[in-house]
Amino acid sequence: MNDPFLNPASSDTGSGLSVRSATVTYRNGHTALRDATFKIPAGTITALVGVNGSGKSTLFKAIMGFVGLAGGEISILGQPVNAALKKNVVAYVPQSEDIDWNFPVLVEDVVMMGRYGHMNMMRLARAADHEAVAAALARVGMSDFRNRQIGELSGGQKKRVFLARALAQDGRVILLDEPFTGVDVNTEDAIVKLLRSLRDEGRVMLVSTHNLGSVPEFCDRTVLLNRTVLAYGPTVEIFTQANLEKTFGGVLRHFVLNESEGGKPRALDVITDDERAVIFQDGQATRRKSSSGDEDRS
Ligand SMILES: Nc1ncnc2c1ncn2[C@@H]1O[C@H](COP(=O)(O)OP(=O)(O)OP(=O)(O)O)[C@@H](O)[C@H]1O
Repeated sequence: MNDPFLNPASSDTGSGLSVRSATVTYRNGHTALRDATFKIPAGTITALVGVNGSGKSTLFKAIMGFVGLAGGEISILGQPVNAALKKNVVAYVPQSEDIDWNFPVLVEDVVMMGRYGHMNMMRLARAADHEAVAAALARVGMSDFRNRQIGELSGGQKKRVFLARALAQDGRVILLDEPFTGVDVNTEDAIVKLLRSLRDEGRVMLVSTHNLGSVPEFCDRTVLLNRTVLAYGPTVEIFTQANLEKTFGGVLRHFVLNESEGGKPRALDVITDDERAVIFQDGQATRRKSSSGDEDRS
């Protein structure tokens, strides 16, 4: 780590996810990720933040073995990608746009797909598989929808079903591609609550998001990406106004509001990348209370 922008304090990470000098070049010659390095310990939620085209999905694809590395290495729970994938430890919750919602499939069948890696070649579901599906649906509050067509659900309900699929898979590493896009505040709070409980079970979660306001609320750690890793480490250290401005360049919307407290004027910096804004007060990211009143413990 020669770049002083990277955070050396985050090198002690135990056996989570480790990405070292990863480079991904697509077949057309485009290098979407170059020399990306970061580590995430188990039992944490990490935000993956960057502009459109900064390589977030590419990084997910590399972790899932869908694209090969032109250089560097990725280690998942101490194992190379191929070995980890054989053991079915990585679960992926895709972006809504990547799914064909016209595909005629029932909610419980979608969740059962999470069990495929636990089944034999014939893919015959056993009692344990049905139990895992029922438990996953219950955990995301979607048991009553198990026999509905997936295409008939609302955006937030669909998200919950794909979370249930990841739960049924029992992935130790869960990758979530923009889980909050198009969901209301209540669903967002329910998802955050679920992610916190998964964190407490010692899982590793990497969440790509444009919802900057939610990052200081529930992400212990942050990775800032722009075709390489610009900074990574604890959110309180990394998710600063200066780092966000460096990550997004001129792309962010930035408002400065003048507020008065006890008769004294003070400035609030409001920074947004499309969705919910992050508000900096005296250079520190502020945190919202969830609608259920829960406070983030991170
Ligand atoms: N299959 C591919 N072949 C060639 N180039 C690709 C391919 N997939 C993605 N890219 C390019 O790689 C770069 C990174 O894309 P990627 O999808 O990883 O970005 P992202 O950060 O996930 O963006 P977004 O926020 O819009 O989802 C982009 O310039 C994109 O055009």
